[in-house]
Amino acid sequence: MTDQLFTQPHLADRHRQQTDPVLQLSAINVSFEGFRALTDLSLEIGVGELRCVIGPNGAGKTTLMDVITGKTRPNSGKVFYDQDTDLTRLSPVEIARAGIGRKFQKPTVFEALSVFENLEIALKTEKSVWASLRARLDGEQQDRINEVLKLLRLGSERDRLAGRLSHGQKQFLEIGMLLVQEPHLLLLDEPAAGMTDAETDYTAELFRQLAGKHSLMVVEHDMGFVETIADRVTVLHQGQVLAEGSLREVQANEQVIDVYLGR
Ligand SMILES: Nc1ncnc2c1ncn2[C@@H]1O[C@H](COP(=O)(O)OP(=O)(O)OP(=O)(O)O)[C@@H](O)[C@H]1O
Repeated sequence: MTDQLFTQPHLADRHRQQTDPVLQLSAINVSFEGFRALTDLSLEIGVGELRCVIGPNGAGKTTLMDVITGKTRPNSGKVFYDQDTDLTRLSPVEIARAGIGRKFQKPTVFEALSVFENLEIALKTEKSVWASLRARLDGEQQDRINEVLKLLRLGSERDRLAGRLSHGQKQFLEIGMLLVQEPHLLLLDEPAAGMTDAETDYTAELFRQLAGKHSLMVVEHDMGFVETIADRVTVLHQGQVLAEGSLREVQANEQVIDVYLGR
């Protein structure tokens, strides 16, 4: 059942190829008071692709995610989602509703609520926290939450206060809060940071399962983790795409070795 809801392609995607873009950024420029955070950045992510974005501190990875989610407006350039939705014209809330979910590095769960309640609130985004908890879930919504609990190995924690979870479990819960909304594109900022080795391994397995149904863009510094998950890797440096390809290809790139990986 879990397989059907969260890991099988959307019906709408059945005629699409991985080469069809779910996200297209072209010639993006972002300046902060004269400082160029992104310069002529172009990037395409395919339907169902799992893309890793790596690069040194200050390379522009967070700014890139901010542009996609509408938090930062580019000074110039185009951002198209699902081929014809111009994200630069939408608010962050409209972008989230259009199916783009973002997970920040630090987990932001409601610590005083149970695991189940956190997922319930995430599912009923149009209501306030308390209205969400009062509104009854329909059968389909209950199934969705139960499947997410199973997928994220949080089934036995469903009634536990989120504040009592381990750091890794909070990370999983936050991923679950995105998944109940059935996003098309997931943006994940250093999802494995602070996780145990076993949790990191499961995160890798989970992402490989989710790719195909969802498109994923993962910003990550842990090269071991990147190696286990990535289809393609984009290397950012000083707000530009320095290299793109398989991990093996970018690891062999002389410029990437110079600015990021080291010799
Ligand atoms: N609001 C802002 N005002 C001024 N400068 C900013 C702002 N946001 C980001 N920057 C600058 O833009 C550059 C790119 O920052 P960004 O956070 O996107 O990099 P990053 O690749 O995510 O780095 P890290 O790996 O450290 O998170 C940095 O030099 C940063 O100082």
